[in-house]
Amino acid sequence: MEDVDHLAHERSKAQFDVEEMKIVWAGSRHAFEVTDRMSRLVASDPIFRKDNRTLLPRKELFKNTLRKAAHAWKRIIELRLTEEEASKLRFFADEPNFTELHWGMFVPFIKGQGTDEQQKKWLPLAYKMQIIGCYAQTELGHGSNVQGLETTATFDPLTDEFVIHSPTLASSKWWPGGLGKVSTHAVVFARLIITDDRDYGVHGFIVQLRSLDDHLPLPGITVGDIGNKFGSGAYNTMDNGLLRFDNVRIPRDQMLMRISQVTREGKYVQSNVPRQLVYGTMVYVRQTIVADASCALARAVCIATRYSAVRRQFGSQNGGVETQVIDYKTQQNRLFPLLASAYAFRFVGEWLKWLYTDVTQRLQAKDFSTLPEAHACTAGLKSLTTTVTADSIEECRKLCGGHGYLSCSGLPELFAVYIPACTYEGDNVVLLLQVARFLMKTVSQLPSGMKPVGTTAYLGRVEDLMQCHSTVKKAEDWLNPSVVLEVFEARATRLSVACAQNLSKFAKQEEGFLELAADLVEAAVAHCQLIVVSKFIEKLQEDIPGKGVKEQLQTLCYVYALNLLHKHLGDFVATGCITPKQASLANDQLRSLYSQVRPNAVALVDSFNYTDHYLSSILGRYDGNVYPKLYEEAWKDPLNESVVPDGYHEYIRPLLKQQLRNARL
Ligand SMILES: CCCCCCCCCC/C=C\CCCCC/C=C/C(=O)SCCNC(=O)CCNC(=O)[C@H](O)C(C)(C)COP(=O)(O)OP(=O)(O)OC[C@H]1O[C@@H](n2cnc3c(N)ncnc32)[C@H](O)[C@@H]1OP(=O)(O)O
Ligand SMILES: Cc1cc2nc3c(=O)[nH]c(=O)nc-3n(C[C@H](O)[C@H](O)[C@H](O)COP(=O)(O)OP(=O)(O)OC[C@H]3O[C@@H](n4cnc5c(N)ncnc54)[C@H](O)[C@@H]3O)c2cc1C
Repeated sequence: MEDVDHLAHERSKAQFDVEEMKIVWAGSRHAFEVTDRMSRLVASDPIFRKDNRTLLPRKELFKNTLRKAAHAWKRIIELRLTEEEASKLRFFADEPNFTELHWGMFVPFIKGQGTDEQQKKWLPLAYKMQIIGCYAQTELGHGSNVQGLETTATFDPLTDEFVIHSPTLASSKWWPGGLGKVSTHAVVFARLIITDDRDYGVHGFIVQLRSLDDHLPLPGITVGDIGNKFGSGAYNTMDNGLLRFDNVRIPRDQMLMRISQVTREGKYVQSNVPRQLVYGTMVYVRQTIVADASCALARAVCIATRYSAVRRQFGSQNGGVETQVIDYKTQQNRLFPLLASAYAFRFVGEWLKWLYTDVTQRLQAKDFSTLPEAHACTAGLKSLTTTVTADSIEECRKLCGGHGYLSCSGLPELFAVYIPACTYEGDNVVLLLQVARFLMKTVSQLPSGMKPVGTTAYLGRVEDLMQCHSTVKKAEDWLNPSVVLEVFEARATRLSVACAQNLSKFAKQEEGFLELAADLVEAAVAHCQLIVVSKFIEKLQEDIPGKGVKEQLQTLCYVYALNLLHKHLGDFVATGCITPKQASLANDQLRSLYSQVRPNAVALVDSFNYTDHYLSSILGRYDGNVYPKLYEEAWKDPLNESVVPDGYHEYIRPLLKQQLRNARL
């Protein structure tokens, strides 16, 4: 097969230093070097092959995933990889499996909620993978409403133990990843009941599920997989599980006791910390999901951009070549805002990581003041970025026309793997309602002179923002960060204030929350979009080296903001932040920005530095050699192993003969 770069011409048009942009995308030169090394390590190892995933029956698929996870662990030990390198290796192995829950939830939960003693006991076992853990919170009948969980942990003072029990079918644990077939231990969320029969609400407990000798469930434990999920391959590599307890006894010291304790005498002691810290692992994971959203979106956009540059339709003159579909304004209008969103989510993810680290340090110093904001930001941005990413993967599939529907485009499996992100770690609507509560609380405190800080600081300028009108007079006026910020702040303020005013008409606030939920969600979305826009603008204040790099990011930042403005025109115009004329100028400016993105589009997706292995897409191949490889791939399908298919003699031949006989009659 010829070895040419079909996209070389596209790459030669780039007006910026791609190698420097790769470093901006990775976050630092060090991060770039680690990701680059780990992605190549995985790509060159045949055990991490994944092109056959959608064709394997579940049992084979699952066994193969176990093999890969074991191999990944072997390589991590052999190469003495650091924690950072190991996590990148797992990321590029690119197959959801139990290790994500072990490292991503079980270990962080013990770190966050365990006492020093408990950490000393459990963490070394978990670090060496001598035990494998999962996070068992959700139940068959209860997911979003954590306070509604039914599993009980009743203290027995006679034996100094907790008795873990599933009182109803609805209380069966349902969904935890890694639980179905692998985990030996789980962090189990259960209602704490002490001798006085008082219910102290949900707490976390470490429970051993399976024998460390023969992997059989321990007495009183019923455990299994919940069954096949959406799509082929995809998330079916994960053993999401079900779990029931029949009066299972665990020692008292297996309740995670950093936040609250039960003494030997059965006394409940609450440390001087907010009870919401028991939800801390969810805050941590939501923050990582935002960073993951930019990766998944970038992956889909990389495939759609490269393919749009390869694909040609219409426009041939005098027998010449047809037009590259990326040159159609409609294609640009659908694709370039997604490219801009990938960068926007990357930077907001970076900032959220900083916010999370900051709040963690404050918590250690017993400063809980920024916890509500950290909760609102992680919940809101998790919701916003995963919703957009899930929708955008599907849009990228459509941008690739018919070929996008082929498994080998990589997009169907990416979609199937990604969409549950809108549900797990908090349903996206439920999370936006949390943001709305936070906003309503902030607005209600304004009259008392309380100065909002952090991401709600803009609400402190409520009087100005309720009245301001954009000064834009010509299209280029939109290319000004303060002009853009002001309209996003004004829109978010006006939507929040309108909700607060409507809420005040209800005698009972909770009734108002139920009735106005749809408006509240819109106000929360406006607030979250403002955060993303403002963090992109803040990123551009940094010193960013490399020829043309900052200019490209500036263009993408305006594409991101002006496209949002266009999509939510109703909000911006109805709240009087901008006039219809200014909206139309924003649209003119957006079109002209697309022309600036166009020559750089392929280089901008090259900057993600994804290997062909990670992309697993024929349409997104680095060399753009799409048609020969699609043709080759078709012949690899098991259906093409024989010229005449199995079933011909039973079903096709008799049918044809019957039709022939009927015709003769
Ligand atoms: C092609 C192949 C590609 C392969 C790719 C492979 C890679 C794939 C990508 C994989 C990436 C990641 C892997 C992820 C694995 C997924 C694992 C999933 C795990 C889970 O889902 S675990 C279960 C998660 N469950 C939830 O999130 C439940 C959601 N519900 C809640 O959080 C709460 O119930 C609630 C917040 C909705 C309500 O809380 P509640 O206490 O009942 O009520 P309120 O009265 O509303 O709140 C009281 C006050 O508490 C504040 N609060 C609430 N939550 C928090 C918090 N977390 N932190 C701080 N404060 C909080 C709330 O604001 C209230 O405050 P106030 O009193 O108003 O001041
Ligand atoms: C792939 C996958 C992996 C998972 N992994 C884990 C895991 O490892 N551990 C674990 O414990 N759990 C896990 N979960 C469970 C997950 O956390 C829950 O599914 C999630 O929290 C949503 O809860 P739910 O399923 O109860 O949805 P529900 O709350 O029943 O939502 C159903 C519908 O009701 C709406 N709704 C619910 N409440 C409200 C409200 N107050 N106001 C307005 N609308 C509302 C929602 O928006 C949604 O449209 C996983 C789930 C999936 C899909």
